[in-house]
Amino acid sequence: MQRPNAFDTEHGQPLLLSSEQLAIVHRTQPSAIIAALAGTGKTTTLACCAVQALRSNPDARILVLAYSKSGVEAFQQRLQMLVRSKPATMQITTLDRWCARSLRQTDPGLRFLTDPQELRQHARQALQHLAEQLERQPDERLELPTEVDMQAFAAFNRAAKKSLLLQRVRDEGADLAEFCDAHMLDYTQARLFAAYERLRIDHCGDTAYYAEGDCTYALAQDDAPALHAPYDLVLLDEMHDLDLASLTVLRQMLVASNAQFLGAGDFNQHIEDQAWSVFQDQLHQLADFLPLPTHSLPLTQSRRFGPQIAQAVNQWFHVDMKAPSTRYSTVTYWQWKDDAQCIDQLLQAKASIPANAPLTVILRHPHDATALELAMDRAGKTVSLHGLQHFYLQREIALLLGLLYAHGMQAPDWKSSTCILDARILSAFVDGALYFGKGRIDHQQADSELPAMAAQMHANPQAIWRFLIGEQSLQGGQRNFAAFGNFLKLPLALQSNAHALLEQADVWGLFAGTPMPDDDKVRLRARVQSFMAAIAGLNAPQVLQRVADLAQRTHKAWSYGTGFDFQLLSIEQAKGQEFDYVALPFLKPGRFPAPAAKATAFLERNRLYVAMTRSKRKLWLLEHAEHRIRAFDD
Ligand SMILES: Nc1ncnc2c1ncn2[C@@H]1O[C@H](COP(=O)(O)OP(=O)(O)OP(=O)(O)O)[C@@H](O)[C@H]1O
Repeated sequence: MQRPNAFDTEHGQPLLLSSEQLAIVHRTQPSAIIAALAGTGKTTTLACCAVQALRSNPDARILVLAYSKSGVEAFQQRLQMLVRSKPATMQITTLDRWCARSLRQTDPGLRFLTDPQELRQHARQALQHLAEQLERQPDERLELPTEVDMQAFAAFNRAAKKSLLLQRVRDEGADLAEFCDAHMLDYTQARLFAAYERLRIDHCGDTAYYAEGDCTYALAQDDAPALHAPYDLVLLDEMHDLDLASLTVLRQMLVASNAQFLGAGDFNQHIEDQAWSVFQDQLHQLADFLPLPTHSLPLTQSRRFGPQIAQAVNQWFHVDMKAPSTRYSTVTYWQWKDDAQCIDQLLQAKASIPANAPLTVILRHPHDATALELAMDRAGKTVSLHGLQHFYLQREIALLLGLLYAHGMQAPDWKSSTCILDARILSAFVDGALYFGKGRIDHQQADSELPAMAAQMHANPQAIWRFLIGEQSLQGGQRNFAAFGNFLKLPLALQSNAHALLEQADVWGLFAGTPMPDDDKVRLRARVQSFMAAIAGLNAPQVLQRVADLAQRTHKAWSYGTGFDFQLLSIEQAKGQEFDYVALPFLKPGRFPAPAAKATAFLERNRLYVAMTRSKRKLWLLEHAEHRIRAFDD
């Protein structure tokens, strides 16, 4: 006889639901939110609800939304546990994609723009327009740069759209400068954003193009959008990531469709800085936003891990996580005095798990991957990176590698063969040399030429020298190429100590000619410092050989699909996923969690929470011996 909590799957084996899951699957409320902790089965339960709706009514039209692409993948995986293939009447997508599709239905000719070069061009035009505007109407509060800093502009553009900035300024009847003052926003960026939007959408309201995030923004701004939303049920995962624009569209869609709604989120996992904060008893704020009276449904037991991990989570976060005693998982606390010891502990943890299983290492800071990649490779272990970039492909590090290589070419016994650095590294090197050498952002010409230049340099390394010297002698804006030329003239004897050679060259001076926002400067400094620390004690040829071997081994492991000993993930990448064996290294207040202003400290708390709750079986928490993690205040 079948058990009452058995949920039939198409794979023969039923899924046994908890009583809370069962209550959600058979809920009667037309609008509800599952607000529950990590790993309690939110996504799985949403998948069961979708399947159950189709079992009750095979014609039911179901829309499943997630905030991120990884959220969509997580839902698809959970759905596959229940059915062999996605039912035809079920649509699974991100909210922004759904908005794009809706807009296209009303205007099939609309244009989506993804090319970064073209976007840069539009931002430059906006800067030019703003400069012209200022000539007509001076504004001493503005400090216009000569060049658009695309990273800073893109970040402002994204945040402004998610928070419906211009609409809020209008609603408050405020002047943009006052609004920026009151909300601690960068007024120059706000003016640039407004100018960019005026070019993107003309005075008749016609939109020239839509870039990422613009579709949700467009619908959110429209008071009465023509939405085609023929759904009986709308499910929404990752509700904790929703920002004001997304929430506005969700509401419009639910009104248009008259569909039932079930959302799920864990507000401890809110790490998107524009998302709505609805901690503890504030969930009603979200419910108030939805068109129908919305109930809150509980899931209290972790389905991912057992009591030891739940206890560790409770100890730091006071969230009252519960886990069944039938699930076995362990937490190991180790303390380290320096990074080398922490890395040894990761190797030790890896040695204690099955040889063919990867140890998942979740990092707070991308630059921490540098030392790990080099140390793991030295120990004969392979490493894959997810949501992180190999240090040797970062343009500033590739620039240093290229300089170390070119510096060695002065040796009387230097022989010309192919360059030890592969074409991908050389491509990043040329990019870095042009970016930092010219002291301005000028990708238009470089991007298309990089691979050809890199291939030529790989086959014929003298081209590297000629490039560095040649650019130096060219006229116009080649400021820092002089510093690169000086680097090449440093005494050859310094090749015996790569760290000393870079210090001698005043490594920071190499990057000083390029203006960049403070945050980028801090990140660049951290990346270079990590690289410098990781190469201490090595001579220049050893550094180049190690990097070249590492790049080649990693490339081979990907090509042959042999699997990796370690997988390093950023927190953003780890979100929504789960792994058998997880280690969190470099735990120390001020490092992980990183320092933060009081108002945003909860984001740091939540990052650590997300990382800790990814483990299914074994979790290692590697803390600084003297600076242990303290529990977060409620
Ligand atoms: N009834 C069940 N029986 C067995 N396993 C389950 C059940 N419900 C959920 N699980 C498993 O528990 C784990 C966590 O589930 P799920 O990913 O759905 O949780 P979640 O709350 O969405 O997690 P997160 O908040 O971290 O994204 C998954 O491995 C899932 O397969």
